[in-house]
Amino acid sequence: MRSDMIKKGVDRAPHRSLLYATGKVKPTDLPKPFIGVCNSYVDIIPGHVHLREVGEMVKEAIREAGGIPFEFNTIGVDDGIAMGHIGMRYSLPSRELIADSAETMINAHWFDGVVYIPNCDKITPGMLMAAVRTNVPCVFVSGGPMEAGRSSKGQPLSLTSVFEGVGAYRSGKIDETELLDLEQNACPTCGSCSGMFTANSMNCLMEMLGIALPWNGTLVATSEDRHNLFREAARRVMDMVAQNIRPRDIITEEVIDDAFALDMAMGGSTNTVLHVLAIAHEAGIDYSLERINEVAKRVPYLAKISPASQYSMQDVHNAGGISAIIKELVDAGVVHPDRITVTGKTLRENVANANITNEQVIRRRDNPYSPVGGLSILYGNLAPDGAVIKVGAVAPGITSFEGEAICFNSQDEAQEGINNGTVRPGHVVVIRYEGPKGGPGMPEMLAPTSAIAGRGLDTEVALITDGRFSGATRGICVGHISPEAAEGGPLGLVEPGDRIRIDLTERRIELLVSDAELEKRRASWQPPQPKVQSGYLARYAKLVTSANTGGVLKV
Ligand SMILES: CC(C)(O)[C@@H](O)C(=O)O
Ligand SMILES: [Mg+2]
Repeated sequence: MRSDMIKKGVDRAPHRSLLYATGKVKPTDLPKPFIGVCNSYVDIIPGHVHLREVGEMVKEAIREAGGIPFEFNTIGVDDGIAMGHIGMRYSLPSRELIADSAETMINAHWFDGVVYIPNCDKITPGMLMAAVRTNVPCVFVSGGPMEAGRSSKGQPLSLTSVFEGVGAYRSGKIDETELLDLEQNACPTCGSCSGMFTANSMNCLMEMLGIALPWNGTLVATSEDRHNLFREAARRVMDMVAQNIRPRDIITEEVIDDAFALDMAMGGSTNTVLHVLAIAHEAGIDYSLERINEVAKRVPYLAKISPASQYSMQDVHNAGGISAIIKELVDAGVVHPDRITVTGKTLRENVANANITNEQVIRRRDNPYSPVGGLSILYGNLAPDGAVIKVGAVAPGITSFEGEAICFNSQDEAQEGINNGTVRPGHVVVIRYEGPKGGPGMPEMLAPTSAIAGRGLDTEVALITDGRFSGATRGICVGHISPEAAEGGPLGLVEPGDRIRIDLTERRIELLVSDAELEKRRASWQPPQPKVQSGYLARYAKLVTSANTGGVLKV
């Protein structure tokens, strides 16, 4: 047992003495596996506010199953609350803090197994990075999604309705009472925001990764059934430990393909691209950004969920859940189903009895929204190392967009330009120097993308950036442009009035300016001064790599 390192033999008498002092261990417990419970209880995030009780529930179930649990907690940033100010620059960097702190706890104390309890955006990938890095047997069980909201008129709502509501209010489309109605009804319970945003995308992908149990992504946080899922995860970790099945046995290269396949079928958040690449990197898998397009080309887009439609995670759950989508992909022969998962069964066995019960919410593979996936990687002279767009959340019928560049060197300036009407139909809004290094921290831009969508301009204005988006972003929004402007990427060479063309069919993003002119501009380009000079963000900016490699830190 790994934990023998801290509990067996004469040299470990002091260690045992300390373990007894915790009140959690008796001498008769020493032969039992020590299980870490990596929780993320934080009470400013609605997706995490209920996790203190969940931690207790999981620990009780571990004891019942014959293990000794020890709980520790990670930090967590609420992306919604951190949106639109300096707070958002800490969001992506928090992923590395979470991975590093989980690794620290697991390796310092030699746990035999771990139950990870994540929920919101960076907590799930941070913990997954730690899981494959430490490679200690584990099971993941997330906090669960929020119930969908309803306006006083009965219209379905999610957090995106409030962000877009701000744009609608500022442009006079709704009044203060209507905005207040959205604000007060969009987020009715605890749980991760109710659409296919980043948190839920990652929590659904874990079902396909086989590292979480079926229903992990869609069973709402408030449901009694979710309690059974927490207890079952605790029981399953004991089997994973007994059989020594490790995260890297479960998460292999083919399984990374499968994660992207589900992402394509359900139109996951663009952030999943960053996170899954980072997880692959930690697992020692060399996975390129280009490979995602190969998956996209063979996987149909089956489920349009908010922000691409009005359907919530609850609707997906009631329509058969993620297992029903996976079953379609298994039957279509586009994933690798004969591999082990934390249920102790194969993926094929996990989904054998799954059924689509509502074909409005989850379409069958012979009637997809599109024969290709909901996410796309674009290349071109503006993004030699790639860029990402959620094509599934672009208005139907738009396959390309050409417009005139309007340039902003920060998100704040762009927000002002959209709010004061400087941004007009036909514009391609360029927001640069907001990448992993330049931001620093590659902030999510839900405020400007919602301001455009809320004004009803989402088919007439495009937005391109080296920053990133929320899962709730919709419209012609291209993010993760690599290399980023602060590193000398061509995005920094765009001038107001330049023509930019985005072609979704050809997966291209081009600046319609000659190579000779671009070379001239490059010769006079100066790298910007770092925006943050001290603290974690300054350290992060020095170590972070490009978005096309998942924004992982250099070792
Ligand atoms: C606040 C949101 C909607 O959770 C966003 O952070 C996302 O990435 O989806
Ligand atoms: Mg987010």
